Amino acid sequence: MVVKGLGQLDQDYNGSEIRVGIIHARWNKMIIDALVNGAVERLKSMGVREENIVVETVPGSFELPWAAKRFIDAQKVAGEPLDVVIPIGVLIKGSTMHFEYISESTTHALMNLQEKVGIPVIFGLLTCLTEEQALARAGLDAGESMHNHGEDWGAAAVEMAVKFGP
Ligand SMILES: O=Nc1c(NC[C@H](O)[C@H](O)[C@H](O)CO)[nH]c(=O)[nH]c1=O
Repeated sequence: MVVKGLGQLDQDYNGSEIRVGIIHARWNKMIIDALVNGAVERLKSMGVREENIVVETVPGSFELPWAAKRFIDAQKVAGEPLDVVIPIGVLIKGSTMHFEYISESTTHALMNLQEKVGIPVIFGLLTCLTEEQALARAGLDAGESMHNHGEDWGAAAVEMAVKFGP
C-alpha cells in the first residue's frame, strides 16, 4: 500500500543539540492538540530534548506569522535562540471566503518569514475543506489517509535545523 505524502527521511538525524519552537493556534483545539502532540513525540523520537521544545499559542492561524517572529526574537533575546520553528494551525472551509483569504495570506507570510528570521519555518497549516479531512490528517479519523501530519512536521524540523543550521 502506497501511503501518499509521506516525506521519507533521507538519513538519521540527531536532534539532541537543537532548540525547536512550536507556535500553535487555538481554533479547532482537539485537532490542534493531536497535531502538536504528534510533532512533539516525533521530535523527541529524533533526540530533541524536552527542555529544548518551547511551545507558544495564538488565537488563530492568521496571528501565526507575526507572533512567530516575536516568539523567535524573544527566545533570542533570552539567550536561548531557536534553530527552527513549527507554526501549527487548522483552517476548515466555512460558508464564506474567510478560509481562502486566511489560508492564502498566512501561507505566504509564513514562507516569507524564513528570510526575515534566518531559521527554517515548517509549514504546519492544515487547510481543509471539511472537518473530516482535518481529523484524518491529525490521525483522529480512520477515514482517508489517516496519518498525523504533525509527525511529518516534527521530522522536517529536525532535518532542516540539523542539515541547514549554522
Ligand atoms: O475562521 N476560521 C478559522 C480561524 N479564524 C480566526 C483567524 O485566524 C483570526 O484569529 C481572527 O480573524 C482574528 O484575527 N482561525 C483558524 O485558525 N482556523 C479557522 O478555521
